[in-house]
Amino acid sequence: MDVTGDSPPVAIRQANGEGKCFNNHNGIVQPLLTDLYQITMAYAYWKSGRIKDVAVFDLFFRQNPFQGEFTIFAGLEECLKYLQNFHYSDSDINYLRQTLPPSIEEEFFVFLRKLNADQVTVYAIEEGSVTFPRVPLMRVEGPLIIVQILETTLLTLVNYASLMATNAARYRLAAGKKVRLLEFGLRRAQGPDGGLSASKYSYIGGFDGTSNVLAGKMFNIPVKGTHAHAYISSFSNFGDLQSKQMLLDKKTGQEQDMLVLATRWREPLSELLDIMPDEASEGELTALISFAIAFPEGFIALVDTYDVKRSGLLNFCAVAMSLHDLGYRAIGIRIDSGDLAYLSNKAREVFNKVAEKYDLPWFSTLQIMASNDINEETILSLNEQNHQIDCFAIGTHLVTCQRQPALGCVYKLVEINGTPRIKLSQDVVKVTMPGRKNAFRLYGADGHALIDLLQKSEESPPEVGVRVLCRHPFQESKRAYVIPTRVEPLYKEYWSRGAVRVQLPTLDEIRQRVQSSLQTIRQDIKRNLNPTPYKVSVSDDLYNFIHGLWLANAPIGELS
Ligand SMILES: Nc1ncnc2c1ncn2[C@@H]1O[C@H](COP(=O)(O)OP(=O)(O)OP(=O)(O)O)[C@@H](O)[C@H]1O
Ligand SMILES: O=P(O)(O)OC[C@H]1O[C@H](OP(=O)(O)OP(=O)(O)O)[C@H](O)[C@@H]1O
Ligand SMILES: O=C(O)c1cccnc1
Ligand SMILES: [Mg+2]
Repeated sequence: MDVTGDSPPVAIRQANGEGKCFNNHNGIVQPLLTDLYQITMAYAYWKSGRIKDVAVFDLFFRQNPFQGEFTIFAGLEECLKYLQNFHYSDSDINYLRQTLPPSIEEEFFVFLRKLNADQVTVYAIEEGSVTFPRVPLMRVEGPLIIVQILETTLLTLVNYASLMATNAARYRLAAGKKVRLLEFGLRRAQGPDGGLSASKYSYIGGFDGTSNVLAGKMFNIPVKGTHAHAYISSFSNFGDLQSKQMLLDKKTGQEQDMLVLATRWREPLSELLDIMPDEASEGELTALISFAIAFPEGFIALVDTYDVKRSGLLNFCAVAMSLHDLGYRAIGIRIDSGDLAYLSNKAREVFNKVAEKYDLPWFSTLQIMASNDINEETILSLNEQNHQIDCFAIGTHLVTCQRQPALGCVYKLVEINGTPRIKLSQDVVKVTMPGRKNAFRLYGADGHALIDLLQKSEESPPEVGVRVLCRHPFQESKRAYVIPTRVEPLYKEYWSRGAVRVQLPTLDEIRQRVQSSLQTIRQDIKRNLNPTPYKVSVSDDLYNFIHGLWLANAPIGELS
């Protein structure tokens, strides 16, 4: 059930009418961003006269990352852009001419110079969907030489994107819907491209914003941030304000002295909160006053430079109350060290006390942001401890995917010139599923996805209400009948005849797709500890076909 036909080509979204792709992420994605062996194979195929051969490749992964049981598919739009722009420039050809052995015939370079992806067809699962092992994310068809050449680049575009989106989605599941998640990882990412991809795909996976300004500009992701410890520790005493301490009173239109206000507020607040004003850092108070004067409408303060309980909270409250006197509302605090559950509870207690004492209910709802080496486990542990954190800012563990640094998507030949191919292996999980296949998601009576079913492409699709036999691809005794209440064909034709064939979703639509797709998956499949595997099956026809081909291809040994 392929979506073929004569759908018109759809232009990839343009930004601001400037003729640039909206999220044209990366100028380095080009045909030479590949492994040398793709080009040497291309020459060998060409030399052996195989330019008319046609092939089908499947791009899939064999195991979910992070000891989980699901993976979010991402990177498709970048793959389509790569296909759209695929051509070797004169300088690429010159480089290859110098690099490949001198025996390479000049005609091959003429062939390469004209090569493009016009005869390639790509079927794919929608970007942002929940996916499972062995179900191809993409099926790539077309002339053997070009579809082989695409391997490395498609894999590099899908692997990290999907890993990152999955990681982010897992953090979102751990944190719950209400908590805000910010990505702060650029400084720790695997280089500038890793950093940009991390910002983009963590947003898709469910983060709310990034500190990465270029990602904000390129992908229209909300950019967010606070300040560093250096800002606080660069101030030693009130003298560092250099008399720049006046702020406009929104109510009277007159300038008021923030230093006078904040030092005045410290007295009653220190009594209320039982903190000695002398213990609180003067440098920290100075820094917070100066930051509040710079950003009176967006005041958020890092409170752990000296001591959260004895200094940071008191200084923050003094500045927040001074801002309030002038008609502004502070946003909140960031805690970047120590016991984040304990300190967030302490901070909330302090805010509640001030709110009650001065009858300012909004003070209770000031935001508490936590950072410092947070990962999925930390969030789950904090949840158990009962914290008061409204926002997690996460860097290293998120962007480096420290728990599993790579997704193992592979790209395997499944058909050549109409003949299915199987790759055998001692290791059964590495045996490929031969032939051109379609994939369907079958839903059960409670609305959840029950099973993914792979079929030979010529089989007619499963139907709602009609019993279908779903078989484990390799274990003969494992099979089940399913009567689907809904059948979702997983593939759409995204690329053919040199153009994108589907209106591509915006980044926000892909982000929503992640959440709606996750909602169709049962909770036990998504849980962090020992999740239940989701079932991926093959039709009876495909089962028999795979095993027939397996037997036909497996050599019969001889015992002596
Ligand atoms: N309540 C908590 N439960 C579980 N993990 C926590 C909790 N609070 C903080 N963490 C995590 O524990 C680690 C604490 O880091 P570490 O022991 O290096 O101390 P620190 O607070 O960073 O101290 P400093 O930066 O002052 O050296 C961080 O990874 C943090 O995310
Ligand atoms: O902790 P991460 O999840 O990586 O997230 C971001 C961190 O980056 C910044 O500090 P940095 O790590 O540069 O210095 P610090 O650890 O000494 O605060 C920030 O203050 C966070 O702690
Ligand atoms: O805005 C911040 O507070 C920030 C951004 C990146 C890394 N650490 C902190
Ligand atoms: Mg750190």
